[in-house]
Amino acid sequence: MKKFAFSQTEIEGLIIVQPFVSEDLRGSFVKDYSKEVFEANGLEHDLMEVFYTYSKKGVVRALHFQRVKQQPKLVRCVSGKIYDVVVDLRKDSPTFKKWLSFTLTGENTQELLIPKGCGHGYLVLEDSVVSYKCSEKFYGEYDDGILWNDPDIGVDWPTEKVEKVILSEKDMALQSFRQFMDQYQGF
Ligand SMILES: Cc1cn([C@H]2C[C@H](O)[C@@H](COP(=O)(O)OP(=O)(O)O[C@H]3O[C@@H](C)C(=O)[C@@H](O)[C@H]3O)O2)c(=O)[nH]c1=O
Repeated sequence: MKKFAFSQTEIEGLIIVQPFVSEDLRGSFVKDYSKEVFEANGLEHDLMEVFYTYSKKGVVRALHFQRVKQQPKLVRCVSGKIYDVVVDLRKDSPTFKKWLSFTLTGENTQELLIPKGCGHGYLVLEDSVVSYKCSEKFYGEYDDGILWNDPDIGVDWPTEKVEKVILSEKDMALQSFRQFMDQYQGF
């Protein structure tokens, strides 16, 4: 059995969450959110929206954020395997522009609590289902992002692990970090 556990990363407010897991001869039981347990650990995360994405190996969804009303989100790979990336875009943060990566899998059950003001994305290493539990709603008009392979951010994507990278047209057309900074007044 694994109990809920929370660990702070180098990016303030970005927390690795180990959910509650109980295994028996039938399989397993995973509880990946509890308002009470989160609050007992100093984490306010009320749910506004829950959604799932289903992706084939090689898909990149990145690097996304909302320009205003940013969404804190609890992200877990329910099945499969992803290389997940979070980049700090809070201009007054000591880790502004820093990115961190995490391997999230259906088996390790780890999840990430991603704070406001961070860009988020991932590369799918095995066909995957990813769940999101957001404490702010989605606003299409504020939906934005930075190109996944922007050289100024410089994420070291393990693309050698997939045959080809698959991007949406929207993600292919995202701005560069420099273009983002030209408009940016701070999150
Ligand atoms: C994210 C989102 C999308 N949509 C719509 C918009 C569009 O028609 C369709 C697919 O949206 P997208 O192409 O933006 O989906 P996707 O590229 O999977 O976007 C997601 O990427 C990851 C990395 C995140 O962190 C998420 O917050 C979200 O930005 O669903 C909603 O209605 N609600 C939502 O919350």
